[in-house]
Amino acid sequence: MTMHDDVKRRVQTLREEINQHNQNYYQYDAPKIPDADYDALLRELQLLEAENPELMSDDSPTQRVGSAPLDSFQQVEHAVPMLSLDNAFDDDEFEAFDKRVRERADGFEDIEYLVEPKLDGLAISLLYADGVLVRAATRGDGKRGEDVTENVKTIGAIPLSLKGDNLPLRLEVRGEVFMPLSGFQQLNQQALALGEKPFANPRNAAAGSLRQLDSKITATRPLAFYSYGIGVVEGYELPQTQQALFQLLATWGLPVSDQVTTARGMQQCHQAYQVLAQKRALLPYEIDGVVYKVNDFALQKAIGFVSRAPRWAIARKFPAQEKMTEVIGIDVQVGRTGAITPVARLAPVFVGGVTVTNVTLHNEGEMRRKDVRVGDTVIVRRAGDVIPEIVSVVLEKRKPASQLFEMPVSCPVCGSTVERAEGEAIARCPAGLFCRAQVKESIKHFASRKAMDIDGLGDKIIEQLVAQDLVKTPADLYRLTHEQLSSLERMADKSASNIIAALEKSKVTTLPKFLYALGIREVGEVTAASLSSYFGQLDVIQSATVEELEKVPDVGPIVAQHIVAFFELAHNREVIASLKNLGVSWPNVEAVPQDDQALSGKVFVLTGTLSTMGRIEAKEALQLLGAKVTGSVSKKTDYVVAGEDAGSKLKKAQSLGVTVLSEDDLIKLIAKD
Ligand SMILES: NC(=O)c1ccc[n+]([C@@H]2O[C@H](COP(=O)([O-])OP(=O)(O)OC[C@H]3O[C@@H](n4cnc5c(N)ncnc54)[C@H](O)[C@@H]3O)[C@@H](O)[C@H]2O)c1
Ligand SMILES: [Zn+2]
Repeated sequence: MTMHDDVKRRVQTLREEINQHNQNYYQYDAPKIPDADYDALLRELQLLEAENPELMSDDSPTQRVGSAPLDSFQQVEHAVPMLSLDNAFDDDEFEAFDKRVRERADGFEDIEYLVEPKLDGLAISLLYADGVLVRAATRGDGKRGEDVTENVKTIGAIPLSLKGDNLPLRLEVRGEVFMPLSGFQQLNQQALALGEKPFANPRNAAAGSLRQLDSKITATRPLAFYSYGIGVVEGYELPQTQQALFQLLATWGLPVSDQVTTARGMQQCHQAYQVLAQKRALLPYEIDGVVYKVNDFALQKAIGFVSRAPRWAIARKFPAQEKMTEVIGIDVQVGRTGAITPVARLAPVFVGGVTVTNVTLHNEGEMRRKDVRVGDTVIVRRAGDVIPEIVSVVLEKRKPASQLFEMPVSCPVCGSTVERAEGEAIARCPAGLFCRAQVKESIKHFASRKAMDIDGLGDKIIEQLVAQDLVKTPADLYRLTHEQLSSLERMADKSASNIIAALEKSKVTTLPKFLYALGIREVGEVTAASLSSYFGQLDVIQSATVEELEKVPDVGPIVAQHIVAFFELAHNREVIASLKNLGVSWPNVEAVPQDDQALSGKVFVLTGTLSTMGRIEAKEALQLLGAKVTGSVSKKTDYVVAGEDAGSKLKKAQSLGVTVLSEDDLIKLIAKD
């Protein structure tokens, strides 16, 4: 067999595989591998074809767009083909694209580009005759798409008729139908509750929702739309640039993205990419890159297109948020409150900008639901700052000998029999501070920045201190001697002195920090702060009853019970007394009974993107003023704070007549106090 036969065979295999993935993705809206892996296959094929032109063929997936339309729909012939976009995965690839553009456009120095977000949905063609929507079609294979007119009419963002007097006779608007993240999460939660298969990502969810045979189903799906281009136009003189077209589309009442900018020269182009990459995590919908389009239409025309994509545009992709890797083991970790958590150890994988080596599987139920096993190939996702997760197992790649992972019946650290309360998802080691794992975690928590903030006392040091029995309770930390500390592994004399000094410094604290540091179950920073400002003194909190505690904003019956149970334990009271004796102290807090707080009893809902503060920050600020912050709008809601791109919650608030506040109103409200 010759070398060439090998290449030929590989090309053949790649084409078959890619065609199969195209079918899963475009026809059934259910991809089996992450996009990054698909892109790698396509790239490999492109490279082999470029090196061996004699193997090129017109029906290669490198020459084609998408996949043929499904037979169950009426088919629509596109008068002007709907193309895909070429990709650039780094600065160099983008610069090579720009160079090609400049060569074709001889005479131009710096090209002006319009930089648009690459919306992660599916392309749609909307035909307006005399300003009235008469037909909507998917892209399909670029030449023929599916007639989805009835479904598209259910999407609120798509106008059924255009605004204005001077309208084209015929106008084919092109744009993207997509599913905002909140709607996607809700849809998948519903699917899980009904025992149905969730969608892999918002893009597939949008495509699956739009390509329903029953438009009543589409009507229930949260779909949105932005327009970005034109296909056929008759009886109208179009403007000269892509940018002016955007303005025109908007005057016709078609929604357009507000994240569009122009860029000229490489520096501006790269910067525009960086700006959107930063905004990506804040947008209420997914974008997977930016699209650069030559702004001048005459120049676009001169540059032209190839079979699959225009030569005057390119998509610069963001780093992949999903990658495939292998589970090399499953460990069990014991947390601060005894929670036993299965954690998957992974073959290191670079995803979402960091290398991921392990992901939590949360609890046994979650692990079973995803059926994650040692040796499995899995898809790992890391989006923004969200902790990485396993999206799914690639069952096709499962090894025949793989076995279900059994949760241990006894604590892997102290050997106590594991307990699982009725109706609780989480199994626990009941040994409390007799379990070294729990001691270790509670000391880490005690020393952490938001708690006692003991500088330099890192996890590795705490692990040694607990393993050597030098520290059994938080109070023991303040009994450590310089000698004991400097006897630890890799501990310089100087570092030991620094830790002693940091311990001394940490003794002066505040009541909320101290309460939080105790690590009472479900008492986070906000609850600790509410408890402090409500009761004022630790003694009062220690002797409060469940009923009294429940009066505190943000404290429900379960938290109240955890608090009472914590202070009932003699051991905990002793540790607190020792800490005080060892010099831990805080200034008195003036108690503010609930009814006197500025926003006590008021119910808030936050929606949309807030630009000056995060939602969690806003929530905490409101709670500290006595407000309750809930997730859904109802008649009981007093105020809805609507940030940018607020959607269904804002609409609901308006329909119920709930007062809507802007971000500025919110800031004034918080600052007033
Ligand atoms: N995982 C899989 O099995 C699998 C299979 C096939 C395709 N894919 C993925 O699908 C993508 C390729 O799909 P594609 O060919 O549809 O191309 P694409 O999504 O990469 O780019 C073209 C599309 O971008 C969209 N778009 C968004 N914003 C736009 C804007 N401002 N201007 C113009 N167009 C805009 C349009 O719908 C257009 O058709 C790749 O990311 C690939 O990884 C994955
Ligand atoms: Zn234990």
